[in-house]
Amino acid sequence: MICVAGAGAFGTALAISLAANGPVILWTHDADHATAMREARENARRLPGIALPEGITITADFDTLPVEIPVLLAVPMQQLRGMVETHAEALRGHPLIACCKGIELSTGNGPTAILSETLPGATTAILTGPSFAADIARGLPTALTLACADAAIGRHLQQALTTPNLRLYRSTDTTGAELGGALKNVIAIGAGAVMGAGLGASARAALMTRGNAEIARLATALGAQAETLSGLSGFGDLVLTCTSDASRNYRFGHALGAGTPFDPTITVEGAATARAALDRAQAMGLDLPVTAAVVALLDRPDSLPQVMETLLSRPLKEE
Ligand SMILES: NC(=O)C1=CN([C@@H]2O[C@H](COP(=O)(O)OP(=O)(O)OC[C@H]3O[C@@H](n4cnc5c(N)ncnc54)[C@H](O)[C@@H]3O)[C@@H](O)[C@H]2O)C=CC1
Ligand SMILES: O=C(CO)COP(=O)(O)O
Repeated sequence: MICVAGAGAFGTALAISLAANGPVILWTHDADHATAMREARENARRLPGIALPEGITITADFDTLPVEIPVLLAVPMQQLRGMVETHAEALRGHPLIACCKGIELSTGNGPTAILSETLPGATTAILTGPSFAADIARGLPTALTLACADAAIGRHLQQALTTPNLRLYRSTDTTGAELGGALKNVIAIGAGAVMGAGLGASARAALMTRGNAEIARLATALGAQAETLSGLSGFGDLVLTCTSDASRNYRFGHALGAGTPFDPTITVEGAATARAALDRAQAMGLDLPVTAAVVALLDRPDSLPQVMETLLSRPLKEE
């Protein structure tokens, strides 16, 4: 049995896929949402039209979790710490697999560090990589990275969480897996802005490539392994997110570039993470021009021409 905590798009999609392996508990903090999903056998808020298999038990009560079952935490990054603190007693003793992509704005930390800080001694892992919730929920093939510092536990989780349409590759580099997934969202906002402003696919390819170099610069300085960044959780997710308008980060960037409105209730992880990444880079004396451009655009959405001018007038250098 597996528990998925967080009934947004991603948590619900994971629960649907995992139900092919056995019973799944899908937890939401919203009792009304639990009732609505139980009655309709559908998450109409996030994945309308996709049936929740019978093997999924929907609950808003965390206190009845069977002992030691793995818990996947699928909530937005900036909410992770509060959620785990609120439910610390219920979560204690369970292997915790973070499924969020981002850097915490208030601390500059990633998901597994937050889990270890809030529940010292907990077994922690991260599940990340290129996959849209709607694709997973519809049974389309996807491949993700499961990173766990403890190789033996990682092997066990890889077996337990691989499903017929979710193929997991294993890693012990949690830092690399987390930072690849977090930072690609920042670059995707930039890629969306370039396309929204009509600057063309060549400019987007340049931004993605320089963004990739920038991800490597910050992530390796923070301890990531280069090969992780070229894998599913890094390069793979960068490509997916920067090139598909199924991505919320890309669509948000597109709206910034085009000067069109964007629903502020939609989860866009790259916005807070851009600021958090820039803070960490500046503290280490690292240059992140694409991330700085995204932050400038977030602060002043009408500043795209100046932001592009700043990027293009940087001193010429070796690639
Ligand atoms: N949607 C996707 O295609 C993918 C999303 N992710 C990651 O999954 C994470 C969650 O994203 P989505 O599910 O897409 O977002 P979402 O906006 O669809 O859902 C977020 C869910 O978290 C719940 N939530 C918010 N604060 C909470 C709290 N304090 N306690 C408990 N629940 C809380 C909300 O009620 C909502 O159901 C993000 O970090 C995202 O980057 C990763 C891969 C794919
Ligand atoms: O992480 C994702 C794809 O791997 C989902 O991207 P968005 O959060 O931009 O929708």
